[in-house]
Amino acid sequence: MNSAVITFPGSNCDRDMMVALRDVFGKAPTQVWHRDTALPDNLDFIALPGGFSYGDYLRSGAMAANSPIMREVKAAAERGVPVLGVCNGFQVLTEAGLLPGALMRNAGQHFVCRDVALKVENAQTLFTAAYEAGETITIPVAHHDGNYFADEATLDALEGDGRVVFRYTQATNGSRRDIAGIVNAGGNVLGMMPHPERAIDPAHGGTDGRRLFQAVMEGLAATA
Ligand SMILES: NC(=O)CC[C@H](N)C(=O)O
Repeated sequence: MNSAVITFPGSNCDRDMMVALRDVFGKAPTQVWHRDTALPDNLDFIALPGGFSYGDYLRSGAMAANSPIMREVKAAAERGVPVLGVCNGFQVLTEAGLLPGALMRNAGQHFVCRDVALKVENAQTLFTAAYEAGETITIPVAHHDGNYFADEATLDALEGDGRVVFRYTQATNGSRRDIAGIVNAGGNVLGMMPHPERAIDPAHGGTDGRRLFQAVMEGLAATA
């Protein structure tokens, strides 16, 4: 598994993501700086980590979405390379137009930092095939801009196409329809506010995030 983690100025979960990928995939990812203009060859997986890219100025993820490397990330996503955006990475994916909607300031204006229960709405994606449909998993969140917004027609289309992958079981940040994670139409780009890379080892307090990376690894091996 050849994987890459993109680091932006202000990323702060890139190291955790690298540790998780190395641990689960058995091979260290390449760390790619946002100003780079090329990705490593033969990439199987790209992760956009959490953090506060550009200090969340303008809108969270808006400036990072215009970093030089994002042209390559978009091209790779269009070729079908799996891309996971976590938290700030999800914000970057929406700002880059790789996923619909936007992440607004949390309802209540508070930074939310705790474990949340998520319902797995679609267990048939590359990222979720190791979960049961309808299963409740526990993954931590830590954000102030996780309030997912899209217009009603877009939300209906996402729901109808099975693109709502994770849903909060309790109101968390004001997200429309309690959406915590969505995939693109091709199913190879997942954006989610909760942090699966923070739930891969029993020492983290839970391992429900680990199965997401395992599913990707097993899914890619099966189609290789
Ligand atoms: N952990 C994170 O990625 C936090 C992201 C983010 N910029 C926010 O607070 O909304």
